[in-house]
Amino acid sequence: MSKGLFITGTGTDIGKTYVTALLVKRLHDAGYNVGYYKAAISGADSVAESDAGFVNATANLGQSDEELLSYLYKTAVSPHLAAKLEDNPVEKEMVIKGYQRVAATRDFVTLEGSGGIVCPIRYDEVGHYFLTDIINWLHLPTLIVADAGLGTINTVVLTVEYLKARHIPVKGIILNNYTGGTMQEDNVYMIEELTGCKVLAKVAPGDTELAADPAMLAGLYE
Ligand SMILES: Nc1ncnc2c1ncn2[C@@H]1O[C@H](COP(=O)(O)OP(=O)(O)OP(=O)(O)O)[C@@H](O)[C@H]1O
Ligand SMILES: C[C@H](N)[C@H](N)CCCCCC(=O)O
Ligand SMILES: [Mg+2]
Repeated sequence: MSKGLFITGTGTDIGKTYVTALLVKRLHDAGYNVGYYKAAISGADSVAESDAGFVNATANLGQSDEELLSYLYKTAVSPHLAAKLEDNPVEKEMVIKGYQRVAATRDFVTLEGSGGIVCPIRYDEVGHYFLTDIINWLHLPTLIVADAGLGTINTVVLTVEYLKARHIPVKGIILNNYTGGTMQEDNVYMIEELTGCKVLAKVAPGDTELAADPAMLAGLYE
């Protein structure tokens, strides 16, 4: 039976893809049958140039373009707007089928969100879909990627509170661009203290491996 994990972040450009690629690589290299799926990607001209192409290549997953995502938009804006501009709205069934297609062959399916946790995927007369709808449709737990630096206490606590208020499980946090020092070490403490969630790993600029136990990472999926 396949298990899933939804990786969200405290915003766009925060390092979700970079960290997801390292996490999936760590599992793949340890022999886990892991896959990747992203419902809607905006801001890329091709799959190869997109988040999905980066993760597929970095972790050497060997997934086909069709398997990696359901919607690809060229316009680098929120997916709901890109969908309107490119006349290709997200359909709930397409997302569910897209996930199920990967789950059919991979034991651990890793989904990446778009932007931060509040990201409209579709917003028109037919439907108002957000990332939290995808999480609920697929009954997924979440992992939060956040920057290690100044301002992260606020954005992590807000993201966790948003998810907790919707009864969505938060399995932990990974801090990106971690360079250590008094402030960042205190950020780790304050984030754990204020959210009750663990900082599971730290990624430094330029890291090519994730310093985390594969069995612990696999245990995050449900
Ligand atoms: N630890 C890191 N070391 C080096 N480069 C990084 C690191 N983290 C992120 N980057 C780079 O920063 C940029 C933004 O990261 P990334 O694409 O992972 O953000 P994202 O949160 O996935 O954005 P989006 O919301 O568009 O999906 C990318 O060019 C990525 O390669
Ligand atoms: C284009 C960008 N790189 C992401 N793919 C989408 C970011 C959506 C952000 C939505 C918002 O919070 O304003
Ligand atoms: Mg990304």
